[in-house]
Amino acid sequence: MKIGVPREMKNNENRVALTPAGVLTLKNAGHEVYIETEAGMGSGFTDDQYADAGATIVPTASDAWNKEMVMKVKEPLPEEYDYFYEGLILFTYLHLAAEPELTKAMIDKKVVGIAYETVQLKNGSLPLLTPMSEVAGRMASQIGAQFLEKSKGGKGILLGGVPGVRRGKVTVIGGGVVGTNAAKIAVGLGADVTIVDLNPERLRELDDIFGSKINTMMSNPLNIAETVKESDLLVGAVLIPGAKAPRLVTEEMVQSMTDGSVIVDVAIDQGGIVATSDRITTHDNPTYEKHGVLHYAVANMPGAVPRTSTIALTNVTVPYALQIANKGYGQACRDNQALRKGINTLNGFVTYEAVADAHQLEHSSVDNLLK
Ligand SMILES: NC(=O)C1=CN([C@@H]2O[C@H](COP(=O)(O)OP(=O)(O)OC[C@H]3O[C@@H](n4cnc5c(N)ncnc54)[C@H](O)[C@@H]3O)[C@@H](O)[C@H]2O)C=CC1
Ligand SMILES: CC(=O)C(=O)O
Repeated sequence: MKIGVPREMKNNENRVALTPAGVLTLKNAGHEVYIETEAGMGSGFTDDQYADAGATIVPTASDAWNKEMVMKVKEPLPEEYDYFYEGLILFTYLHLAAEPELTKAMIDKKVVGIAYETVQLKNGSLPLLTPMSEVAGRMASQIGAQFLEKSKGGKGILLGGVPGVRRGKVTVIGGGVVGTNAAKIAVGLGADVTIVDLNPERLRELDDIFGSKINTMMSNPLNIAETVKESDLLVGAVLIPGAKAPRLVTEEMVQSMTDGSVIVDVAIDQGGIVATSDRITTHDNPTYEKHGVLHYAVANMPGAVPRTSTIALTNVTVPYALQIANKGYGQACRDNQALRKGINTLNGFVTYEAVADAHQLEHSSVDNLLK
């Protein structure tokens, strides 16, 4: 199969969909890989390293996009929609529930959209989302701590406090991969950490992992209102796979926070869990203020640490890309149910129910279309 890797276009998105090691793996299996020139530079991989691994370096984005399968990191931007064509296999993060225009473009052009974030194993875990959630979760507390500094617009609190001065309060809503990693760093900084989740089993596991270093809390509107009000830093880390994020933190709850508090809504890529997370921000201009509270809503947080993130991402995506390239997407998805769950659009239909629901579009089952 011919596989193209364009350079990422999102603001400060320095990740790339393949490393030279990934190229070699695909090349050794008999596939041809085309890398847009300088696509790997932001992650520290040169054109020469890709060429040595067997890739063909192509001069323009369109030379990478006109291949049978395109591998990317982030969802295509509107200026990339013109590259779509019927039958193109697009393997990348898509976040379609939060992207009505992209969904429409992929349906209109009959793109085979396989979303990293909805590939799902039998146990419910999301193997192609997990490493980036680990990165974003760890970054969330680090970033929150930074923006709590006075010069950055925060209230001037050191999360760990010092002897004689109380510690900062961190609330993490959603105790999955992002939430656990955010909590690890916040606990490491010495903060007073509360994790809120809807799943009692998960709360038990978190209690086992962290012991008395954190507080756990069942997710309901009263508990959320109470803990948000007291928080210096709030991290949004809820996910319902494929669906738009539920708005669990209301505008009134944000108003109840003290001035200079910080919200890092990591779930912004699925629309965000905070009512006042009404826009996506960029690494260039990452925060805005509403009701005296700083909001950080960057949808590609791992793009800021591209070397770590590219290697972590491609460690997990390449084995799936290899299956698609070796067998074609149809057979690969018939053989691998986890990969089948990644198909969000096919033959001009939305095939992921939560995405169809988010846009009130007709949903067609992958099984009907994958004959
Ligand atoms: N902004 C960015 O750059 C990045 C964003 N993300 C996003 O972060 C979000 C979280 O991802 P993961 O941690 O990997 O998901 P996960 O599936 O590991 O965890 C989600 C957690 O939310 C909990 N949850 C569900 N409904 C809830 C409710 N009503 N109240 C409280 N908890 C609830 C679940 O029980 C689960 O523990 C996703 O939207 C993901 O796409 C991930 C990586 C980077
Ligand atoms: C998961 C995601 O959206 C990211 O890594 O950018």
